[in-house]
Amino acid sequence: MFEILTTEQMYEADRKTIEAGTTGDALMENAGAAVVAEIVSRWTPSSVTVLCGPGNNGSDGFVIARLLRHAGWSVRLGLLCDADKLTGDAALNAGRWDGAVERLSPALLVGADLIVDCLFGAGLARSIEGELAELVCAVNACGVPVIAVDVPSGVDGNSGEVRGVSIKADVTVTFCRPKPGHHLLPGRILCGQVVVRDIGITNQTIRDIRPSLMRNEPGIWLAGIHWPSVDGHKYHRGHLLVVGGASMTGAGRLVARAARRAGAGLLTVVADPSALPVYAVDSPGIMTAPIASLDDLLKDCRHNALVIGPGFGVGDETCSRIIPLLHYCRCTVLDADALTSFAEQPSTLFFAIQGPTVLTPHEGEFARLFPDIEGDKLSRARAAAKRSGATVLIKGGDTVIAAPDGRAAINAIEAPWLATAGSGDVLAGIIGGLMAQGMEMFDAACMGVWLHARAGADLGPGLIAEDIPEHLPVLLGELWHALPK
Ligand SMILES: NC(=O)C1=CN([C@@H]2O[C@H](COP(=O)(O)OP(=O)(O)OC[C@H]3O[C@@H](n4cnc5c(N)ncnc54)[C@H](O)[C@@H]3O)[C@@H](O)[C@H]2O)[C@@H](O)CC1
Ligand SMILES: [K+]
Repeated sequence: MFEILTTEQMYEADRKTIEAGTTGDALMENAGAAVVAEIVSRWTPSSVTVLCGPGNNGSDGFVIARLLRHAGWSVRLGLLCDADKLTGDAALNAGRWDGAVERLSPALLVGADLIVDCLFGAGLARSIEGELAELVCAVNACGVPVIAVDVPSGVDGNSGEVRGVSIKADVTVTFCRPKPGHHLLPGRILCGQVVVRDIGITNQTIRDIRPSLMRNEPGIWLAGIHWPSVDGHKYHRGHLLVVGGASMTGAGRLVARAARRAGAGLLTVVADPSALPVYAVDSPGIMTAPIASLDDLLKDCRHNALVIGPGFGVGDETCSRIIPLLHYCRCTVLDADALTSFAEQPSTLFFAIQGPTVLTPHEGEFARLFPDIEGDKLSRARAAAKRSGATVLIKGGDTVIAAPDGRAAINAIEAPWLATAGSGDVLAGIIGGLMAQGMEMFDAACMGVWLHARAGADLGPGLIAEDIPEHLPVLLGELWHALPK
């Protein structure tokens, strides 16, 4: 159950379920009941205000109001439009509500102990403006807990972006599967705690829709890990080349440490001869080679993977160094300076990418490399992957990974502690180490992001980049021991 559904796919799932015999009314009753179950598990009966919009999100609100009243709550309900303008299931559920239907206004908030936000869900079609925007701001300012139905009103379910203004919820109950907006910023923050509830849509229905977006959990890449075999040796675990900087050696050293902890069998740091002693002294387990030998090293197919960029320096020289390397089609991670260097000639880079390649930009690097690609993070990552032919991973609190074939994943682990110098170098190293062992590029990028995020979440305050590789044995051990033996 790692799938994330777009709002269009959710409508499709509803439609298929209704076609298979469940009524829309039943789905809505299940949705309302699921929200009520969540409410009664968290709050004792008191005064609740339900804010309803004109569509089916508002219809959920009528169900919730009715069920809460039956459960002994004192319920006030406000509706955005006239009740006689409602149609379909919304009209049906409004007819079943025997309480007053008030006009939406901030007066509805007075005396409320809980607010249920059923203004807009998947059908949010434009910005929230005018008096409605004022009401949303009043809800956010009143200090009363808010539970949002499906998404906080104002959050775009597909992008996580705010259209005008948005409710800030404490809890969001959504149905069947999460939507991108529950994971992408700022939606993720505005949702508060996200609870996903079943409303009677089968797993087979979801499989039939073939969602290509996943939450980045081990289940999506676990089977793709190349664990060492009992009769294996280090050459079976790949030989990674890390191209290190001549003066900024810290970045390359972090890459190397992380890649080895991720399991790369052998690792050679290739750098300017003047810097090689620094790399060699740092880690007795690595090999070093002068940068002039890089081309010859890549001619030997045992050197199957390459990380280049961290600490390497920005400029045309970096571009001319990288392009010939890409012709060897080794598993490649391009990060940091390797991305920025191509700001003036991105198509030269994309043309040269032919082997399995992962690009790991943060937002600034992404904007330099793909200046014309706009929109939400997920759409941008997908467009960039398609254009470059590489797996593109846009870093941040809501890291998105997209493959050229359309697969995509969003990181769901909160780890703000990762915002520290060198953390990105470690991520590039982990991914390089996994690819060196033969892991497919999208899986390696996803697993790298997961290991990195879990390390950040586990280690917490005080984390520095050097800590992350040292935590990998714990996480890899967890994955290894969870395998069926
Ligand atoms: N069978 C179903 O379709 C089910 C639907 N469910 C609920 O239905 C929701 C989707 O319902 P709808 O498709 O009716 O969409 P919504 O109820 O989210 O909103 C659609 C309505 O809002 C209006 N609107 C959109 N943006 C506006 C804005 N900025 N200002 C003012 N008016 C605006 C539209 O004109 C339309 O009348 C889901 O989020 C979920 O809560 C659930 O009950 C599960 C079953
Ligand atoms: K809502």
